[in-house]
Amino acid sequence: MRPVGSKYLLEEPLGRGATGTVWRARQRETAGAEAAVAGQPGETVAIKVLKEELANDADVVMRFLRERSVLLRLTHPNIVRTRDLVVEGDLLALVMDLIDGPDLHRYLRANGPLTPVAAALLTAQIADALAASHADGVVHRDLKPANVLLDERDGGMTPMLTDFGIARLADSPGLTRTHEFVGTPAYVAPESAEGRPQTSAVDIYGAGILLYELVTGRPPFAGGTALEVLHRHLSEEPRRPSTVPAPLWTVIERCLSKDPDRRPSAENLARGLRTVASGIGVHANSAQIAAAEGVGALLAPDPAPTAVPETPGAADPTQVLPSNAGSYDPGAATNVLPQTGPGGQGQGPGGGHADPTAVMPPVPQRPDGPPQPDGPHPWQSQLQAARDRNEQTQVQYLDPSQDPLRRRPQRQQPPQQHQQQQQQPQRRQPPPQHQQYQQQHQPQRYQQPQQPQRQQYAPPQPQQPQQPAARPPREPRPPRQRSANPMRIPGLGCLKGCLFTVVLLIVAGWLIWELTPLQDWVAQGKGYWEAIGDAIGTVTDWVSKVGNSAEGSDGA
Ligand SMILES: Nc1ncnc2c1ncn2[C@@H]1O[C@H](COP(=O)(O)OP(=O)(O)OP(=O)(O)O)[C@@H](O)[C@H]1O
Repeated sequence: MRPVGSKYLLEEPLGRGATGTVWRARQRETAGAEAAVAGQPGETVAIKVLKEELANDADVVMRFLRERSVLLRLTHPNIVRTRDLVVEGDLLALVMDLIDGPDLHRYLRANGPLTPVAAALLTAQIADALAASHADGVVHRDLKPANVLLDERDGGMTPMLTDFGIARLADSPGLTRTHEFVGTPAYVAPESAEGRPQTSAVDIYGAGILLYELVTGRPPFAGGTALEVLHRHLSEEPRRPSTVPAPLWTVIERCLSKDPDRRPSAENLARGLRTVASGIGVHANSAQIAAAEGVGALLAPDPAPTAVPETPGAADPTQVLPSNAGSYDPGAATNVLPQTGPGGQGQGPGGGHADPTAVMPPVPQRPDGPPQPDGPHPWQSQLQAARDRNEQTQVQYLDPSQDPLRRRPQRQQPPQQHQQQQQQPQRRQPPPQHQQYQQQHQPQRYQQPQQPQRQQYAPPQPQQPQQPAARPPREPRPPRQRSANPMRIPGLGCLKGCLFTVVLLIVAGWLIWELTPLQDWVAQGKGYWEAIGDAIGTVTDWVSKVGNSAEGSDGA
């Protein structure tokens, strides 16, 4: 087990995304006043340890500290609560409530699409979460099924939105220096794809894509490459699948409007979706049906949408050619694309716009900018203060083979629960609001993906005073797998090449034999140079004849 700060111990990785790895962790001792939730020793939590690349970026660290209070105060029944933010050495981590249940992406893959009513009610709860965060000045910007966790407490399933603020950290100007764009092409709003200014309406677009995916099983805009997907967001109108009722389609269409000003506010979206859900259910009365049919009138846009500080890392498909464009996976984690967007150069933190969520005055200069005459940069003192809070952390020597950070992620499966499932397969409880509709429309069973046994980690090695501070050496990365075919036949590549060349030579020889006068020359027994000379003579004669006849006709 590995300590994070002085208060937490990482136990087991739950999953890995583009911005970091999420761990099941245990509280060692009650957190201090700087945490939103103090917690009790022994309590389990989830901790997202941000990638080294992010943690080593001064801009990201700065934002992490600046947004601390915003993230910690963001509480809502449909938002995964951030309990604490830890800065320790080169490590940045978010401590969250541990959610017991799959994410929506995994759920959809295992169970297929939801009924229109269930999809509308689930998205309404997500819209509630968005309305609360937008009111607080926070735009999510990476809304997708993988960022919605399904909390299975009390026999129901409550959607919980997670990863708030992570997109904001990831598109730090510092990272843009590395020419990367962080986002998920299948869920990117047209204005983000074009590098135009963004508002909270990008989350409504994301909610529209998510809703479409919930009822159809796949997002509306797919493609072989990330670039193709971004282009389709910009230029294509989604088509209504026959299984989507008209009132629900009205909502989806408005959310997916290319013009952000036509998209409804999160609050109106939630209201509209609940109206639709009551009007399309089998028990709907005529008033409910009429209200659902008139849902368009409820979808008024937000008169004052929350602005997103200008994003230097927004993708511009007209200018960006992702190097991984050929291997786009719509279900993958947030993609990181090479980026040379218009705003990518010469902008300070937050670009030219005021940061509505900032709790500190804006930083005058970037830490890597020209040296400042007076004193250390503000982020340095903040960082030092944050590190000082974690001074008591004991550094324990950890055998690299037992370091869970170097193991592959695995989701925990309590053995007795696993056994129970094997003995009597249980019907999964849909969210209480959806229950009646799910059963009427589409009985669905959630199959827990088969899990390997929980990894047991041996207790840490006894402390070795002579090497406590030294980090275990990084294990060499395994060589990249080039092909999915695990069988390798020595020399097969060379053999294939040779065979291809032989076939090519045979075809070329046959074409020359058939299409040139070579056969005649061979039949006449002429030598090669003699035949070439004859051919040139014939052509010269023909050209001079043509020239003479042209002159004759001019003279006549
Ligand atoms: N609070 C939590 N409680 C329980 N499990 C969680 C929690 N947060 C995340 N997870 C699990 O960890 C996995 C990885 O989360 P993460 O947010 O890093 O993934 P992601 O959303 O696919 O990646 P990214 O947003 O970086 O593209 C998720 O699939 C989710 O199942």
